[in-house]
Amino acid sequence: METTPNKPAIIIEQISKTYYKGKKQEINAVRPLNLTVPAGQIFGFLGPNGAGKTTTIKMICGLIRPTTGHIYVNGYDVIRERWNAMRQIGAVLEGTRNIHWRLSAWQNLLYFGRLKGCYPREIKQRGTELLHDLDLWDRRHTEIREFSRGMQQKVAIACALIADPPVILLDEPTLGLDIEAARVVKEWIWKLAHERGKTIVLTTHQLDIAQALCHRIAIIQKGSILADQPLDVLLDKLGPGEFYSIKIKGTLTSQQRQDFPAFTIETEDENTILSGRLENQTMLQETLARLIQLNLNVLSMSREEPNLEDIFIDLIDGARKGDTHEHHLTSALQ
Ligand SMILES: Nc1ncnc2c1ncn2[C@@H]1O[C@H](COP(=O)(O)OP(=O)(O)OP(=O)(O)O)[C@@H](O)[C@H]1O
Repeated sequence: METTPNKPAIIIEQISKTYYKGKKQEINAVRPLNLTVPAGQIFGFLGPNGAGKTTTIKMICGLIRPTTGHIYVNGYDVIRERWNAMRQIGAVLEGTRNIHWRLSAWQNLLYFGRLKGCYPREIKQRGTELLHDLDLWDRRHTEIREFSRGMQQKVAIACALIADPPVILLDEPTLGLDIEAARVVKEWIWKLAHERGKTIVLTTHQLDIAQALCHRIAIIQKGSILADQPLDVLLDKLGPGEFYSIKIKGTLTSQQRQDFPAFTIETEDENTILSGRLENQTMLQETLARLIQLNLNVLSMSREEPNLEDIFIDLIDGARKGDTHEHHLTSALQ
């Protein structure tokens, strides 16, 4: 059961969620927003703590009813055609709370497979494959509570995949995992999209993982979307040119610092680091010529790849300050 490439797997129309605390306090966790997740892609849903990511994921998988709006998964309305919509989705929610700790990995798979309406033969075949793929076969009869955090997360992923859903929602799947376990999960996410045609919605605070995996990124802040673009388009918005970091021996005088307005200047272990974006090669040559003219000793120079973290921080900071830059950048990104 795969989705057709290029067709949207998820369409979100004007969904919002308001939580009510007592009679007076309203929390607008998600403000009316629209999103379209293309089929077969990895869609990164990023934002700071409390931005509304988990609330949105829970609305997509039918755990929370939106205050307004509609969500369609492979064409099925999550509210009105709940059973069909839910059959399209496998979800791993924050903190692996969706698996049963007193059951073994195998029992969890049987349980969730039955819950999703799969035949026992299907569950056994797919469960065997999944546990082998995730390197858990030998531990399949161990209770989940005895597993490490990484192993528990792998079981949660296997349970989400047991009915072979075309759409997979992963809310912070690498949270609390060590480097090796995070790498395994990351490779798995990549394979699910590229080798098995799954559509994946991924929330994470690890922007390097988002940058390595995602085709498209949406950034949410205080319940509103700040950006929603293919990754390469988003990175291009950082502006023309490339980012350079130049290490110089010793420190610069305040007079000398004024000669390098395009750079952020920091000192580190009695050396100076100039870092900044240069629009063209001429600017780089001029910078190096000026350093030589000033008799400054260049220890190293590196060119860095555009970084999702830069644009994320730029957008979030801009939105917090509510300044004109944010307005400018946000409108450029939408
Ligand atoms: N059940 C609830 N009742 C009241 N408020 C809630 C509830 N769940 C979430 N909120 C509030 O809604 C807002 C969005 O929360 P949400 O968990 O969706 O954010 P998030 O982007 O997933 O954050 P994090 O990255 O910290 O997981 C927050 O202000 C949160 O306190």
